[in-house]
Amino acid sequence: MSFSNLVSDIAFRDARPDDSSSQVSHQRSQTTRHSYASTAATSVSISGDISSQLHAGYNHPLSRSWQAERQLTKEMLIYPLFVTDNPDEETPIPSLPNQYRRGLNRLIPFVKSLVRKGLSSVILFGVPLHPSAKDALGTSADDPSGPVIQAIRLLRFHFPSLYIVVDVCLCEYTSHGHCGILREDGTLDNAQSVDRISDVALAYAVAGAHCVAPSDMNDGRVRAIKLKLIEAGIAHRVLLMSYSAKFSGCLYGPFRDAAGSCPSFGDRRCYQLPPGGRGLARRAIQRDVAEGADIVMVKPANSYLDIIRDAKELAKDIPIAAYQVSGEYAMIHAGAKAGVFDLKAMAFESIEGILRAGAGIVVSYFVPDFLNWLS
Ligand SMILES: NCc1[nH]cc(CCC(=O)O)c1CC(=O)O
Ligand SMILES: [Zn+2]
Ligand SMILES: [Zn+2]
Repeated sequence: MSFSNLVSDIAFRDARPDDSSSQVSHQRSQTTRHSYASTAATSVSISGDISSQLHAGYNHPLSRSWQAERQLTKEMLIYPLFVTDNPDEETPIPSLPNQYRRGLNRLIPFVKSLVRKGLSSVILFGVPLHPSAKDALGTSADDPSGPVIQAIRLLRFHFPSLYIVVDVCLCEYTSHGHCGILREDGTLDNAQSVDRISDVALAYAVAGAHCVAPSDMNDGRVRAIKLKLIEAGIAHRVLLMSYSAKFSGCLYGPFRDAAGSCPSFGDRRCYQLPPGGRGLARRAIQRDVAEGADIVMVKPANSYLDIIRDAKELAKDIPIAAYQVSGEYAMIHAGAKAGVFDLKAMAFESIEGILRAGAGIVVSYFVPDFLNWLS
């Protein structure tokens, strides 16, 4: 019955007054009214009838927009920037369409054009190109004359309203390409790594970062960073965003191309989460909240929407971020190029899913596009 009611609605809309179909639809609505009356005693079928009518809620662009708990705004977006130690460099990253590695001289004019369009926040990744910048301890990660600390200072100076997040890890600076300091047997030395990584985070914070975001995944780094920020008296002005649920897998390939951070042996499966590990992700999220994370992040995003929802429920009182990673971005570009879908439509669809799952902050390589599309 509810189906015929739906059909009659369509018939009504399409019918001209002299059209015989209006007759049909009139009859159908008569039937409907009749069955309402005859089933009035059973509230179940009445409510069934009423709740079958959904289209009214989204037959207009405005009412469609009301259906989303969260609408994408420019303020939700964080844009990743790759900063090299070669000041005049601007090199396209082959596996990441439209993305470049930039030296400081190229970075500022580029960021200026984005700030004009409403860019609110960036996340910085250092890309040291000089081979001497890499050693077993990742010494150059907090080099005061290195690209990241210089970029923090320059961006703060040129764009006072830009919110600066800095990724904290050693893999871009270690000769072996792993995200910490290794023991002789090639496994991560957790205590040494955490000590070093928290020093690096502190250096970025002192240089002016608004937010430090450890992506190394060593156990206990959130607590260690928080304690050093407190000790330095800057915990009130530096937000700690943890890559809490960061899964291993093949979606970081283009990033490792861009950052030159591919491990020289082995992989990251001993410190990044296994893709099926929902329980581990939930434990990591709760652990990081307990250790003082101000924001928790889930990464990658589109294959891990359930984890974003878990984070939203487990960490009710803090914002949830999601990182749409390099491989996800590259896949959408490849799909669009192959004619599978329209790039803009798919970019919006992917972000809408991430917001619906529960994220309020999204890191994405699509940010320059969204700044145009949302204008
Ligand atoms: N620890 C470094 C780091 N920080 C962010 C990303 C991935 C970002 C992306 O793929 O876009 C990675 C790569 C990795 O862990 O291998
Ligand atoms: Zn990193
Ligand atoms: Zn790393």
